[in-house]
Amino acid sequence: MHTPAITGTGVFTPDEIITNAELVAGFNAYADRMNAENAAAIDAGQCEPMAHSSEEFIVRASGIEQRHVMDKTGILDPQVMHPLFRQRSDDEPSLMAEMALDAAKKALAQAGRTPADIDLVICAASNMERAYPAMAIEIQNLLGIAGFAFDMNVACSSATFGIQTAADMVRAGSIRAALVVNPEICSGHLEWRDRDCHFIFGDVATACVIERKEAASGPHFEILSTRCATQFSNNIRNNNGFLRRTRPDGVADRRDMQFMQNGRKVFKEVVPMVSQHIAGHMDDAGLGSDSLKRMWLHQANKSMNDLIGKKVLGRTPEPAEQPNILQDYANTSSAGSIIAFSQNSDDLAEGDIGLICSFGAGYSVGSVLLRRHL
Ligand SMILES: CC(C)(COP(=O)(O)OP(=O)(O)OC[C@H]1O[C@@H](n2cnc3c(N)ncnc32)[C@H](O)[C@@H]1OP(=O)(O)O)[C@@H](O)C(=O)NCCC(=O)NCCSC(=O)CC(=O)O
Repeated sequence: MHTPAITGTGVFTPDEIITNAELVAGFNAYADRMNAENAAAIDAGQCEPMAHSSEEFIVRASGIEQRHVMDKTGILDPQVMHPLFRQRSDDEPSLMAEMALDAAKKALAQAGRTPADIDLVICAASNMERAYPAMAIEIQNLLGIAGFAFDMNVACSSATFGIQTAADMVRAGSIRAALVVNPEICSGHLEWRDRDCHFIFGDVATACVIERKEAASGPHFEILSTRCATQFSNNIRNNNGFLRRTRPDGVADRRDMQFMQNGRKVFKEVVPMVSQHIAGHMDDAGLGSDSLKRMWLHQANKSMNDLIGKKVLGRTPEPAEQPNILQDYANTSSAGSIIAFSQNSDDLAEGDIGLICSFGAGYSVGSVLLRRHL
């Protein structure tokens, strides 16, 4: 048996940023356009006018101030309201692979590893650009990695479930090292025309190198243990899938083919699920919550994270104990907790304990308990 460790992380951040002000201006222009087009029906009382969005609401409800995206022009164009990407030929790297590659190279560099040291690539994300071949195999090929690769989708918990899978294989000795990459093009599945959710998501890619602790060439995080849990819920759902064309209205632009959520129920049901999950994980590891130096939580909603932190620690966490990145990135699905981890972990001291925890659609919760080594 080997002890697994995270020895490198990397984040690819798209150059383009949409501020709340730009987002709201684009959405309101779309709402005005729809209201003008439907003026007769609205006047006749046959449909409701679309309401405007507001920056103040977005910050208060979520803590999000901006998001990075792969294409802002399409999203902000009231005639389009979704990202526009050029058609790539099958011989070119796909968009998800290109994003993952950037994050993967950074993670490899931090770990002091080359592709020759890696035996497994897992592409763990909440949406895959195509059905097959697996995104992970394309990324493996672009990096020149031998061994094997596969995709995983557990929505927002894809990264932590991927880390558990890789860590278990390192522990069992079936691989030396793995790259877990999380390219999230959330702008592709967000309904930008729905004011209840149009502010929620952004795009990013993250990567982690997981290998034997004894092979680590620099500062790293020993993986003490991992824990995954799922419980079925329809409160976060996306009905897009390969049976789309078989449905009565075919491939029509149906609302349920994008992200849908019952946000209030999610809030109410997921907060206790996550706090109990973390408490149980810590208990089984023989550690009290007072031994936690830092928590890198899933980044969906600031009030949700504040409440989870408070329940876990039994007091309001200090900002440094629970860093948030969602003000800059918004919700980036599975990548969020890994961005928080990657950007806020260098200062931890030898022996410090920290916990990555994701939660989201499924419902799913995944936690990774770590100990810092210098
Ligand atoms: C979605 C929320 C931010 C919504 O906040 P609230 O519950 O406070 O607000 P609400 O929806 O009840 O709306 C309150 C009032 O504001 C109005 N309102 C809604 N959107 C608005 C907007 N953009 N601008 C102005 N007003 C707005 C509503 O119509 C309503 O009006 P009125 O009062 O008149 O009715 C929150 O519930 C939340 O974050 N829940 C958890 C979400 C979450 O973590 N989801 C996971 C995402 S999935 C994930 O992370 C990825 C994965 O798993 O893959």
